Amino acid sequence: MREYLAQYPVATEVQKLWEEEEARGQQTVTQEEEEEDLTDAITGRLYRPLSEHDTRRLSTHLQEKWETANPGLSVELPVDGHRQRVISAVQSSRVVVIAGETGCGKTTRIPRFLLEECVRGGEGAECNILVTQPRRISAVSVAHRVALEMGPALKNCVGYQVRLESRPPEQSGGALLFLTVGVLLRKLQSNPSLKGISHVVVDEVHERDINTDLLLALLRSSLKENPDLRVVLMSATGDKQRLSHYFGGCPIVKVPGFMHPVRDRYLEDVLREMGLCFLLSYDVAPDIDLIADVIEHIDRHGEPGAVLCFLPGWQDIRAVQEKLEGRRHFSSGSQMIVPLHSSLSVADQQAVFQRPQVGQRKIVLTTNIAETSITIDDIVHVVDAGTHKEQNYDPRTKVSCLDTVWISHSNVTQRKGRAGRCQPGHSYHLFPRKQLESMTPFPIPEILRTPLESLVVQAKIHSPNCKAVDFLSQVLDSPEQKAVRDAVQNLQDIGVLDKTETLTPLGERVACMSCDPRLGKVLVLSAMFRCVLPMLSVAACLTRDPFYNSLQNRALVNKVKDALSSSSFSDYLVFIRAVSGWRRVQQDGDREDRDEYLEKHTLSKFSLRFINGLISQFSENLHEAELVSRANECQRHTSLYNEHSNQDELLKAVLLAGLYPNLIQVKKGVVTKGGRFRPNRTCFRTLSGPVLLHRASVNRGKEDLPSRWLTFFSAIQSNGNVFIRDSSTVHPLALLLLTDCDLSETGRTVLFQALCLSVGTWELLWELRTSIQTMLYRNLNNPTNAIANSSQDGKLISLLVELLNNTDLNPFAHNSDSEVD
Ligand SMILES: Nc1ncnc2c1ncn2[C@@H]1O[C@H](COP(=O)(O)OP(=O)(O)OP(=O)(O)O)[C@@H](O)[C@H]1O
Repeated sequence: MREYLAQYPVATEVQKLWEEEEARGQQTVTQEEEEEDLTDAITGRLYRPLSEHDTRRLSTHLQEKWETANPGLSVELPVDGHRQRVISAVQSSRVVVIAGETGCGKTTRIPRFLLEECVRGGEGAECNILVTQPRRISAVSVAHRVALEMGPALKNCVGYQVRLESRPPEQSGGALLFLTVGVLLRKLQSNPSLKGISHVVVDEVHERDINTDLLLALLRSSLKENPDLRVVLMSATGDKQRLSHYFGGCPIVKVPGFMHPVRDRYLEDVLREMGLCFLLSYDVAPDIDLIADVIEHIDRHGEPGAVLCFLPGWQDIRAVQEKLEGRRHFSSGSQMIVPLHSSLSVADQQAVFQRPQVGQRKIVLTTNIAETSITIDDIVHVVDAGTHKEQNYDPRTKVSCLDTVWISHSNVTQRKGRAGRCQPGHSYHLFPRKQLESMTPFPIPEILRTPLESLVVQAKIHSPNCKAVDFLSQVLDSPEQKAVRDAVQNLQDIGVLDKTETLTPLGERVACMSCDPRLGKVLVLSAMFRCVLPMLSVAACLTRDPFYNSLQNRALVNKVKDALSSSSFSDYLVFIRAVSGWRRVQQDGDREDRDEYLEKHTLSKFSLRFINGLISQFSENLHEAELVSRANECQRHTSLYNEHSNQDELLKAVLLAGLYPNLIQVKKGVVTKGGRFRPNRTCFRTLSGPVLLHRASVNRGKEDLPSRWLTFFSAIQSNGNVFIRDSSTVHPLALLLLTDCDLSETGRTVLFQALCLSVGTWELLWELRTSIQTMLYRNLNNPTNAIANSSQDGKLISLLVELLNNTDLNPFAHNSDSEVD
């Protein structure tokens, strides 16, 4: 931002502020002061080490408590016989890899063994164990299972913490906390060396999600800084030698697994069994009819017991559910169909563990979130479509696509394993046996196939003095240097990093937001421009779609969106209106009103609940970033932070300011494939090239867009085209006043003429732009001053609102094209 402001002579005042700020930053912080601010990773409260006396007292108390309770083990598991080997390895080496085959009991038993050993050995007060899980559902369900096995007297030593929900152990000392990797990464921000933690157990390392890879890199430094810390890496499959090598050749302890026998059937066997003998044709897109047929076949002829069906995504889950519910066989109520997806709230996800009524068969339709760690104890049949969704990023177009792809061999084994956990089972693989040969042994690490901006921001928080390329060269599978440099460049373009790769004041606030950096920037700006609540809704809806989108009701959803959009030409206003309507009916309506609202607007109750949770979480983030005085102020309509929340043009302008340079230029005139020129057809271009609007966007097919510019957040690639999923028209003045778009001489002249500006007006607008930048700069650097300057800032924002509302949105309508990039 500094370089950016330095381009303008009027910005010298801002330069001065920078220098003063830098001078203040020279003051050093003592180590004691730093330690005082550490957070206890178990309880989330301030970290206070116990005195020697208190440590002894607590250890004795815990020892007595465990001795009295003397918890047993509900069932015998293979790992029980290896208990001493595991404990000795962890005692003699600070890092250990446990290669535990599926079902051996590593998740539910090993953390407990480690805790029990310390407590019974009189060292319970110093034993605090964090166990990471790749997903919310496993963190919660495994914590419940372990607490249950430990019995009523000790269950409060176990807790969980996942996004939007936390039930930590009642105290630090003798505690076991199951948490998602993302939550631990956040804890590492406020306690980088994990002071007070004795063990970190990283479960399911083989999944190789981006957060786990980052965590492993950070744990290597925590181990150096905290001599009391031990790390246990648990993996069912994957390359253990590499993992061990990454941690200096640490020991590997192998534990054999146990699975009840599971009978495999591949597509050819399944078809034969069902009496279908047509030619085998199969595809990566799931065959919804076939899947429904197989489930019906199992329900009619299979052994009693629940069915777990793996599908790639939410749309497929909905499609299979609708197909089943539409069949006569499933109309008697003798089946309990339960969808399971990451977008469901923790409470809704727990429904999969419920037992059906006597005589009913449970059918769980899930994505790969049920593939590892969790045990649904009544599953007997697994139906596996053999595919999952995988994000792939094209750095050339800067577009990610969520493709349906074949799973790897290790995924097939994990899925099948869900059937044999508590009793013998059956696995119906809906692909031919020969497909196994072309499957990769393990999934490709996520870090090698996703955009890296969020990861770079995380790297900067944890290791501010290290260049991103150097930091990311230390992860297990380093992404290409060019991909990292591009991500750094993108973050510099949006003002999150400066030229030296340091987080700017804006970047530091964006880093507090638990979402994509661009959405984070939108949220930060929304606090400055006093329109927080609608932007919270947009950020949440861009993280989780509130609409019940399925192939069947696409047209209906589009109709609803058009009605909500009215004449706004904005997918974001559609989100805002859908969520605010839902909140209103939640508050004022009865159950019937709520159901009617959901049905009329084809909205998903589950997704809206999750969105509400995200809104609360982002509100907390804004408070942590010191941008709002209290988190709940964000959701109060009458608060200062929502003073302009009903100003649609301002909302669009703030979105543009946050998402820029995600800008689309709308042009008239298209040359068709046949070479004919169609002067009235609209075409769209971003900085990276031509794009099309996705059919999900309300702006698709609109020939009369009132502005020449649109902003957007997500794009997807399909069949060689780039489709923009969501978009909004923006006011040209917003482009001038709120972005650092390069108005080249021609662009400037055209804007100048088109707006019919006098030289004086142009200068005033330029001054307004500088004043807005100064306000942002001041408030980002010293948020407490924002209160002091409140009325001055208020006038400035009101002026901006007035200009946006009362000037022509399309001054270029009759002018030749101008380039703005
Ligand atoms: N909630 C539960 N209800 C019933 N049995 C359970 C439950 N949780 C675990 N078990 C039993 O304990 C066994 C081991 O579970 P655990 O999750 O500890 O295994 P794991 O080695 O981590 O396996 P994986 O790598 O497949 O996740 C299960 O196969 C099952 O028999």
